[in-house]
Formats: sequence, C-alpha cells, structure tokens
Amino acid sequence: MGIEFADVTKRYPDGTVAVDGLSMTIEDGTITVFVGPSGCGKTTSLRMINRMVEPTSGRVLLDGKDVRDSDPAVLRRGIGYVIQHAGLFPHRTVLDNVATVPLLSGWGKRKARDRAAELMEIVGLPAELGKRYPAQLSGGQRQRVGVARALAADSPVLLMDEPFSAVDPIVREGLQDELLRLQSQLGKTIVFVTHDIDEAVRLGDRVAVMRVGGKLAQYGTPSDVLRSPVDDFVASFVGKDRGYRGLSFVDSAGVEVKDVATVRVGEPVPAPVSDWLLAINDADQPRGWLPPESTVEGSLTEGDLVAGGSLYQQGTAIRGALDAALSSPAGLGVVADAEGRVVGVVTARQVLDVIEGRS
Ligand SMILES: Nc1ncnc2c1ncn2[C@@H]1O[C@H](COP(=O)(O)OP(=O)(O)OP(=O)(O)O)[C@@H](O)[C@H]1O
Repeated sequence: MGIEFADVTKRYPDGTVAVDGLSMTIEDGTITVFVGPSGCGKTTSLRMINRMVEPTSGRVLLDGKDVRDSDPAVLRRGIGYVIQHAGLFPHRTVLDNVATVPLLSGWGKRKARDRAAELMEIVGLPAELGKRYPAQLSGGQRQRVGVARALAADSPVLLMDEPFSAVDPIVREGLQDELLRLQSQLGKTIVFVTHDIDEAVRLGDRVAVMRVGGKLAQYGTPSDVLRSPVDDFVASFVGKDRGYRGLSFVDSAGVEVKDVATVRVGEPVPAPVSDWLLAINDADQPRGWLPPESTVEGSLTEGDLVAGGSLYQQGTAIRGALDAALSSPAGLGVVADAEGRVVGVVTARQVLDVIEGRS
C-alpha cells in the first residue's frame, strides 16, 4: 500500500508551521525513514497518515485514496502504530497486550495468545514475561512489547515513531535486525521516524531528511543521501566522509580495506593528533579510538579512548562491514582477522558502493 503526500502543510493553531509543502511518494512494501533534528516535523508528518493530525492544506493518499475519506477509527485500526513510550494497557498482562488486535479482530483467545507468544519470541522477549504487567518490565522490554503488539495487527502499513530510541544500543541493534528480517518476509509499507542517521540508513530503503521548519531537504536511497547530500545541511547531518587514503587491498567480499593510523596503548602518542587514531594493544587488537585534538600526557591509557564500534571480520557477510563503519565514532569500520587483529578500515560509502555493484 503506497502513501503519497501531495503538497501537505500543517500549521498548528499557535502558528507553528510543523510541515511545509511536503510532497513525496512512499513506495509500497518499503521502509521509508523520516530523519532530522528535533522539531523538524517528522512526527507530525507520520501522524497525518493515520489522521491523528489533520493537514492544514494538501492531501495524504493511502493506496491512492484521500485519508480524509476514511473514518479515523477504522483507518487507525488498519494501520499498525508504535511509539517511543509503548502506550501499553497497564492492567493487562504483557501477553494480552500483544494479543489486543487479534482479539479485537475476533480470533479466539487461545489462538490470539499463541500468536502473541510467537511475537514475543520474535522481538526477543522471554516467554515468562508474558504473565507480567507492563509496570514490571524495563523500558526496553516495554518497547519490544509495543513492537510485538503492532506486528500482531498484521496491517499492510506500519507507522513507527522513534520505536527503538529508549533502548540500549545492543538491544536496539537486535530490534533493528528483527525488523529487517520481518520486513524481508512481510514486505509491509513501513514509515519510520528517527533522529538517528545511522538508524535511518541501516533500516531505510528510502530516507527523507527533514530540516527545522518542516521542509523536506532530501529524499533518496541511503547511498544517495550519504554519497550526494544536496546541501550543507544534509552533508553535516549525515556526517562528513573523512576520505581516508592509503594502501589497500580488496577483501573477499569485495571491500577495499584501507590502512589506518594506529597508536599503541601503553606507549606515548606523537603530538599533534590531527585525525582519529585507532588504538591497539600488544596483540594488535583494537581497543578504541583517540579523537582528533587529543592531548595525552605520558603513555596512552584506555581512559583516553572513545569506545570503538563493532568489528568486521574479514570475509564474513558484507553487512558487518557496514555496521562497523556506521557504529564507529571515527566513521571508519575496523576490519579484523580471525584472531581479532586489525587489518585496516572501511567507510560506509565504500561498502555501499560494493553492495550496489558500483566499485
Ligand atoms: N500540538 C502542537 N501544537 C503546536 N505546535 C506543535 C504541536 N505538535 C508539534 N508542534 C510543533 O511542531 C514542530 C514539529 O514537531 P514534530 O513533533 O512534528 O517534530 P519532530 O521532528 O517529530 O520532533 P522530535 O524529534 O523532537 O519529536 C515543532 O516545532 C513542535 O514544537
């Protein structure tokens, strides 16, 4: 089910223009991510799809039909919706929260609960939590219940407003992976809001970068946005490509691995530090990153370092290379051999080039 914004503007009663002349088409079966700084109109745009917010002018079309022609309650029942603070029913058990929509759709209690149990497993919740009440869960667990509940609706359109923002990075990555895996099976039209560009390029088939004032700054594939930002705002939002050069070779997955400047923990650091330096230990394993402009008195200690991102092990699935690049504070994904020794680095752009067959 595709979605179209046709010159949509939303001005709130106090005069705030939250969305200004938005025109874009969201393709059926894709994940489209609205990303941008706080207050740029992402949530407002999302809520105009299910009529929680009505446009001041312009039209929102769902499957070619103006959403204003649908009864809001009926429209919302047919669209899954996940929000940051999951909005669970406090007096229902977790299992019954997840089973809400199947029950409303007339499934028997048993079947609805079986499905809910399956969904809990899918989002990584232990079965025994099903008997608890939402207040007895951590924030991250509640969030996963919210995702499971929205998936239970099994609607062709899923709206997700910062669904993973409140969970810790490891859990968040797991949820992102689950979402991608589910999406590869289900092919829903997912509209996802985040302020996190890494999350946006990781999840999005298309990324819509918005700027404050409710204007669409750029709309394209993650690689379009990373490779060819249309202006300085988008360029600074997606982060600069640090253009590393050096000796390189091509990994078995086709990624060109470049040299990286390293410093060793326990040894003095030559001044000045003008770029990110990768800190390694005596076994040549990565320990973290030393930021530009750092001053280190005496020998380098782990306390001087910024924690590194994930490691990409040479020859493993290329996805890991992208994760390593996107999760690295230096924008450089660390490539390691089977013993965890540093081989070199890759950038997200390089990996995207390989994925797209352009290099
Ligand atoms: N009900 C409202 N009344 C008045 N102004 C509002 C209302 N809701 C949102 N706004 C304003 O509209 C603008 C866009 O808000 P919106 O929540 O859509 O942005 P956002 O990009 O989702 O931000 P965030 O990432 O902080 O949630 C902001 O300036 C916000 O203050």
